[in-house]
Amino acid sequence: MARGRFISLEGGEGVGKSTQLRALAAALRARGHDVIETREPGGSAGAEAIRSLLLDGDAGRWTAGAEALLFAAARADHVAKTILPAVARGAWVLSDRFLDSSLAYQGGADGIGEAAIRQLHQVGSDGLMPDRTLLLALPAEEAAARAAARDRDGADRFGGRDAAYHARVAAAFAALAAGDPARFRIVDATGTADDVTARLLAALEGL
Ligand SMILES: Nc1ncnc2c1ncn2[C@@H]1O[C@H](COP(=O)(O)OP(=O)(O)OP(=O)(O)O)[C@@H](O)[C@H]1O
Ligand SMILES: Cc1cn([C@H]2C[C@H](O)[C@@H](COP(=O)(O)O)O2)c(=O)[nH]c1=O
Repeated sequence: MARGRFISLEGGEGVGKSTQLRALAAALRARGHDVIETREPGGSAGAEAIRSLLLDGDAGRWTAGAEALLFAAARADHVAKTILPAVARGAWVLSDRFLDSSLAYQGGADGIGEAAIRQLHQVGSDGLMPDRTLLLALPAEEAAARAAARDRDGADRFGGRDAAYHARVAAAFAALAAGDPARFRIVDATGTADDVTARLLAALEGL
């Protein structure tokens, strides 16, 4: 059995990751692939329990350091219980967020630092990296408008942070992509969902 593929979708709030993950999974299944759709934080029973701890509750519920540790712990369970077994049996795993979200939010925007986040990932997940990371790029105002229309009942603890925070997240994602062009593809997320799906499929070329 050939090894599968591990692909992450990344970007800030409202850029269309969840929408595109579903569309990409359908397109890959139509090509005959066994596809697993998963997400972070979450994607395994233990990690989904940690997701509730991270996303629900008061804005000041955790320190930035505690959040970094909780994301790393959730990821360790997700990698061990969901991602590695699926890739080993030949499936294509599509994950809505992965390590780069911790690097951008906790490492960059919260100031924990890239080295510390990578160290936690080494300890928890043996440093596993995606075969390809698709970074969805959308102007900040458009992403915020999409997220606000979706979250009429209120955003989660991260989505509710201010525009300056989300600008730091976007800058950190851009720097990560610039630093690892072999793994990252930056994909224009403007236009219709179908337009974006076609660009994402093209960005999987070579896999
Ligand atoms: N191409 C598109 N054009 C217009 N609206 C879109 C497009 N893609 C997604 N949307 C809508 O924008 C909103 C945000 O999309 P989605 O939830 O997929 O983003 P996300 O990146 O997963 O966000 P988050 O990280 O905040 O969960 C949803 O209401 C979705 O229906
Ligand atoms: C994996 C991961 C996520 N986050 C933040 C980013 C988002 O605001 C939420 C997840 O919500 P979504 O609607 O499912 O995208 O969590 C983070 O700060 N660090 C991470 O590693």
